[in-house]
Amino acid sequence: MTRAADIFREGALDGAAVFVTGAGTGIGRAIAERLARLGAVVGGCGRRAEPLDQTASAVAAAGGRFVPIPCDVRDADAARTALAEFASRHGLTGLVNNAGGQFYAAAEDIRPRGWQAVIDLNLTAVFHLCQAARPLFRGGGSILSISLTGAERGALGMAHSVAARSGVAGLTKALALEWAADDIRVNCIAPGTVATPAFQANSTPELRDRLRRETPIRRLVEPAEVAEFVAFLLSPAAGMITGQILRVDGGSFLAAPVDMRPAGLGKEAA
Ligand SMILES: CCCCCCC/C=C/C(=O)SCCNC(=O)CCNC(=O)[C@H](O)C(C)(C)COP(=O)(O)OP(=O)(O)OC[C@H]1O[C@@H](n2cnc3c(N)ncnc32)[C@H](O)[C@@H]1OP(=O)(O)O
Ligand SMILES: NC(=O)C1=CN([C@@H]2O[C@H](COP(=O)(O)OP(=O)(O)OC[C@H]3O[C@@H](n4cnc5c(N)ncnc54)[C@H](OP(=O)(O)O)[C@@H]3O)[C@@H](O)[C@H]2O)C=CC1
Repeated sequence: MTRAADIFREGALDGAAVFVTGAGTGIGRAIAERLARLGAVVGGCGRRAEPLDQTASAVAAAGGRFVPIPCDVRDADAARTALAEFASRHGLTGLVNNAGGQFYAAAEDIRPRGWQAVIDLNLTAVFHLCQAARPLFRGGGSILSISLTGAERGALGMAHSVAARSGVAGLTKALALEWAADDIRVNCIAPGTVATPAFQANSTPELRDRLRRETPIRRLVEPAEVAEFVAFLLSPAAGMITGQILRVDGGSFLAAPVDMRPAGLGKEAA
């Protein structure tokens, strides 16, 4: 059987210029490395320079091009400037809104600043970057936002994140309709649990075991599996795919909602 990494031919993304937020770690780094390997020039941001430099080194070692531009995506002006700086040097054919995250808390324990931080990062920043990208696309483009599976259906302990990601799902459809005539495609990828270092740091082995058992395909998602799908959606092969929420979750969406409330961690879902 052909390996997943052999499905795309070398140079499949030659000529592409893609900006990836949160490109220094986890899923974002896997995406940046994969796109660069396929020939794209990739720009990436994050608040910290060091992880971005590590991505740059890994990409360079494989013969690719990665441009690190540190910034906080919640600062709309800084994010706009970073994107414009990348596009002015390399053009822009794709944007991957990957920076995101949340803490786990019962809805009644989420205070105003915690709510605001999660909405700003996972929804408002995505809107500002999409808006900034629109005039920078020449002759079409592709926007992908990394969400999480089950957001439309709900999850326990993630009310702020579920609300933000549901907003992104709506935004995806609205922008897909408004920008389709200019051949700008807008889609959302919804992964299941991905065992990135960030997720490992915020979970116990027991919780990961439970999430694995609750995934119909009995394993967690690999960052490379998200990256491969991103490569496909950025390519001309996905030219008629827009306005979609596409799940890479081993069937998790079909199982019971997860319970990520601190009091519920480690317990079986009801
Ligand atoms: C089948 C599907 C299963 C899906 C399972 C779920 C899978 C998802 C996994 C991931 O997404 S993991 C990868 C992402 N990484 C993270 O989520 C970790 C990083 N998270 C954060 O950094 C924070 O949570 C943040 C809020 C997103 C970052 O914001 P910021 O840097 O601005 O944070 P702070 O200044 O520290 O806090 C702002 C505000 O938020 C309150 N807060 C933070 N943590 C908690 C908490 N644990 N409980 C309650 N409140 C919290 C914090 O207190 C601040 O408010 P004030 O104290 O100032 O009132
Ligand atoms: N791991 C999982 O199980 C799942 C993850 N997801 C989502 O996938 C995405 C990536 O997750 P993952 O790789 O696991 O997590 P990481 O925490 O490794 O990735 C988040 C990245 O975003 C960057 N980032 C965070 N806040 C900001 C900000 N304000 N401005 C700019 N960059 C920022 C971080 O870098 P820095 O700290 O330097 O700013 C980091 O590189 C997130 O949106 C996450 O919610 C969805 C489903 C499941």
